[in-house]
Amino acid sequence: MSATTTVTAKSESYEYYYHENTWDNKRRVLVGADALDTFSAIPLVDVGRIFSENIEERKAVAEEIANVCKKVGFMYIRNHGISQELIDRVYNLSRRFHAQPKEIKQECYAHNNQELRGWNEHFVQTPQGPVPKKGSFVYSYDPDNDPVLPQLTPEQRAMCLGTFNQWPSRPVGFRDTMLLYQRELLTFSRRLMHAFALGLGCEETYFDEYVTAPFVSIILQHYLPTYPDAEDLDSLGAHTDYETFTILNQDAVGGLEVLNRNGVYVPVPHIPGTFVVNIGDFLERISNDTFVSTVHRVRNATSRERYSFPFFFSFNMDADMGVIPSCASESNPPKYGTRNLYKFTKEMRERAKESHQTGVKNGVDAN
Ligand SMILES: O=C(O)CCC(=O)C(=O)O
Ligand SMILES: [Fe+2]
Repeated sequence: MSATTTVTAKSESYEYYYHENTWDNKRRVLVGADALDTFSAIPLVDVGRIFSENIEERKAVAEEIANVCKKVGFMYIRNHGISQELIDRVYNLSRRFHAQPKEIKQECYAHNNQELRGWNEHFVQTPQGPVPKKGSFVYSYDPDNDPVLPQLTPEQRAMCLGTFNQWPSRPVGFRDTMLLYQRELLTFSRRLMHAFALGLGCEETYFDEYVTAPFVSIILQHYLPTYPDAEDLDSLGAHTDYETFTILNQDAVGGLEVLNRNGVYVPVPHIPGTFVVNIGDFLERISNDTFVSTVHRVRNATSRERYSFPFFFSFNMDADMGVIPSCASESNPPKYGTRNLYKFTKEMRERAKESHQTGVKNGVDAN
């Protein structure tokens, strides 16, 4: 259950607790005399210059991006180059997929799949009993669908979760469109990684060898309106994303909120033509906390159904990654050791399987 509890005394700083699957987390919220400069709106960055031929322009936009990643961890991006026509097609197919009867969606039920790829449904407790609040369809990196085909050993290939993807037979064209969207976002993400590398003081190509067959998952989210008498008003409980970064497209319904350092949830309304990009725990960790992975949640307080699709991007599954050398120094030694991405994400999926046994689920998926 997503039991999000906030201590209400606001005159002193406090720990904000949030719950993700079976994992408890907390953030220190700074108020009163401890209050720090924080954000009250999500910045918008024009990322068009990441495609520039001119390195000075690429460095300038990388610095702008890095400044937002250090303070906020969330930004809108525009001029990303992904076609609106393709985005609209993904929405259209997602709506048609989720509108189908449960028996059809259950053909690709995630909990019948060893790696939890496919469709899943989440519930909330009400006085009348549990009712559905969210449906999600998850699919992952398929090495055969990469525009730059990777050379993989059988072991590396078996780690690519997309080899476990389950596809519905309907609507027609669903699989092809979702795989095209994955290809487009993969190419864009590798370019964005160059900007993150520059912004962290590395060579532009520093991460290239770690993203040849990266961890990628896309979730087609479908949020029902919240029930006023539900035990929990979160459509998606407060959490941080655990990957490197997320590129989210959301419809115009709204409801995404981001927690600032002073404990205020800042709304992230829809801005046409933009994606929302946020930093995940893995990049926070290897950047030695230079970039921040920020808590967020979704509350669909409208009477409309809400659709969104986050694209989660991280490194190759067999990557063992520690703190990036440029992010540590004698006065700022590495705070974290090396972590293996496959082992880490496997643990997250095992936790999601465990929480499934408890029946009513908090709505956070095993990406
Ligand atoms: O649907 C949204 O707006 C956000 C989704 C999200 O935060 C997630 O799936 O991790
Ligand atoms: Fe998220």
